Amino acid sequence: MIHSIPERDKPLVLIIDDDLSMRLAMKAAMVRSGFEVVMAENGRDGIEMCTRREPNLVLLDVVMPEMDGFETCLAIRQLPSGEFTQILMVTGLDDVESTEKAFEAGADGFISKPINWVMLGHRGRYMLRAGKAFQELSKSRFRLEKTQQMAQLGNWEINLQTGEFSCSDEACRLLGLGDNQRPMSFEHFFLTVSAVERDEIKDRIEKAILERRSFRVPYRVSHPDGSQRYILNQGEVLFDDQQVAVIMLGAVQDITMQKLAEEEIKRLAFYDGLTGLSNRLFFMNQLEQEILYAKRKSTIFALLYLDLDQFKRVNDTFGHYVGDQLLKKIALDLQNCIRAADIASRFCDNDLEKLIARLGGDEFTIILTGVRKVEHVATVARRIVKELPKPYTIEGHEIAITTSVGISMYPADGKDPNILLKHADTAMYQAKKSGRNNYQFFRKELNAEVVERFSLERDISRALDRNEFILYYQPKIDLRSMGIVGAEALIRWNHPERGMVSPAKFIPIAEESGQIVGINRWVVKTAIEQWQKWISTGHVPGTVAVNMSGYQFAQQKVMNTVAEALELSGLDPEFLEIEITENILMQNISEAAAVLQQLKNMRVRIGIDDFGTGYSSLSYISSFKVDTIKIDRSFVMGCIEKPDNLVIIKTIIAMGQSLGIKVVAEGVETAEQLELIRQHGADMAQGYYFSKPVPPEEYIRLLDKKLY
Ligand SMILES: Nc1nc2c(ncn2[C@@H]2O[C@@H]3COP(=O)(O)O[C@H]4[C@@H](O)[C@H](n5cnc6c(=O)[nH]c(N)nc65)O[C@@H]4COP(=O)(O)O[C@H]3[C@H]2O)c(=O)[nH]1
Repeated sequence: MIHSIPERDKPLVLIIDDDLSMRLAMKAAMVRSGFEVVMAENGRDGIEMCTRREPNLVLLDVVMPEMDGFETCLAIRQLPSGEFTQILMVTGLDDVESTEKAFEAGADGFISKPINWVMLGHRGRYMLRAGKAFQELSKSRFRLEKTQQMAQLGNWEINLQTGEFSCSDEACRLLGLGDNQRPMSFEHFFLTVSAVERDEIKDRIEKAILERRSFRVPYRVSHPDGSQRYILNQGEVLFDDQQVAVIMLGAVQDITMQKLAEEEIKRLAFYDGLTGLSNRLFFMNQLEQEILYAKRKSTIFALLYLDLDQFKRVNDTFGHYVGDQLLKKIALDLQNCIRAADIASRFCDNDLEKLIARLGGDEFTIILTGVRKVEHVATVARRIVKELPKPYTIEGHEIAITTSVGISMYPADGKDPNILLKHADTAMYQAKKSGRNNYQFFRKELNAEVVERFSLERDISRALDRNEFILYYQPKIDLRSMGIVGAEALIRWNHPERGMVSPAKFIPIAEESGQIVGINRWVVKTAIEQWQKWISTGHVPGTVAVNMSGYQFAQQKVMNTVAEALELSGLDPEFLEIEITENILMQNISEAAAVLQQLKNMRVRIGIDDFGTGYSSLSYISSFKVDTIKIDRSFVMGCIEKPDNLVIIKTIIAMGQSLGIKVVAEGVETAEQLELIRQHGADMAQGYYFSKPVPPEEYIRLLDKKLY
């Protein structure tokens, strides 16, 4: 609050001087100039008089006993009315030091004795005019600060020539800058900007300042009490007469209320009041965005259309209130269902983003993005159909409800939001027609595909218990001795109805469904037991290489499996080689490095499969201390016809030699291929030319015959 000095017809002057004659002379001069006069003979009385009478002007002698003029001046300035009282110091001293001292004590003016009595009154009047202007200025600054506080507005400025920066208290408060964080430079302004936005915001504003152009940037800041506020920071350049940018003036404004109101409006316009899910309007908008994105990135996505089966009966039987509560619970379960499917679906690593909407009544839609295979969509649909029908208890009624789901895929089933929606709706009616509580793709052939996949997935889970897997071994030949030095273990599935199923078909399914963990455990255990059995019966089977899938590798589960099997069998770990593909290694570098190191510590050998198909460098791979690399069979099989392949083979072999890593050529089918890779110095070979993968008894026969 500003304390102002009363306006008077006759301004009041207080004369403080210990010399009576001086007091009287000054009084006479001031009365002549139209002032009303009061007097005090020392500093203490003068301060007391000031407090009581609030004079407009004080004539203050410097040299006085007890309390001198400087001390008195300081004390007057501390009074509530003292800020605007004009103080003129009168002294016999005419030296620079006391002039400075007077100004430091807060005096407004200074005159020396002998006094020009005619001028004294004029001087007093000038000072009152200046004082009045100062008082007005202070009042208007105070009012400005108050209104800025009310409007939650702060200001700042930068001198563009010197870089000097200043800002108002309100600006600091709005930005959540505490007392000890008062910005000394513009840089400090960004201290409290939310971490995610900080760099971008800072770049944008600093760029505008550098380029001398106006800006208007909203962002979020964190206050010391933990709350978040929305701030609008804007700046404008001021130019001088020569059009040189001199100052950038800025304002920060708290727009939190405005933002919250906007969000509320958006919520009301775009979200369903009952369930909190997106409404039709927002959904259609989102669908359009998704189409644009998928088109740009050449990705696919799915649209699921859900309709609760016989929901009308719930409404008719139990009333609309119960119906509404059921819809709310289902909306919640749908979200959980998709989230869980998402997490369970390792194939999509949580990037199966979703958008769930309620179109109206009992109809829901879901957009599934990040889809790589149609089966992933079926997994989600299956989960919904399986998990939603649990009984819900509402108002004491137990209600079980099922749902039918129709699915359309972008772009195969439509490239326009309405068509996609129509086709998903059509598919949903198909699902209803075929007995409800199931899902259908718009294209019939997709239904067949997913049925096939899920039936395989179901069968894989039984295959281990039913002993349907067999391990075959494909010999690995040393190209110097031409003898068998080991084998690669390759799984075979003897399906009761389908016959032999290729691992190329079922391993990817097992990987996606997580069943690969059990399968690999079986493979490692079986191979190790087999090897230990052969060794203990006097055979020399060489090393056995076992394939490890990426999923298992990333989970580090491979370690337990290997350690357990080695310990149980007592096999020397050096007989075992773990093969991982180059791509798996490069996708999970940090996890892979840790697992490979642990395997090395156990003295297990490490092989890199399919080498040459990825983008890694051999010298990088060698840092993982691998023992062998296998040139991918696509290069070996085409090495005669395609000179490029030969160049790759030669390079891999040469690098392998220089790094002390053994190189295996895989997929050797002909004598020419063998000759070529031998010429170029490969250490080992594997392929149909020597032998296909064979059952254990056949492998031991080949081994004992020393065929090659
Ligand atoms: N055309 C041709 N092919 C040859 C020749 N020599 C070997 N092959 C085949 O090439 C594949 C080599 O295995 P891979 O690259 O590890 O590729 C394997 C591997 O990724 C995976 N797999 C097989 N068994 C297992 C296993 O026990 N565990 C895991 N995780 N994956 C396995 O399935 C893939 C396919 O296995 P398979 O069908 O047994 O196919 C085997 C093998 O039969 C040749 O001269 N010409």
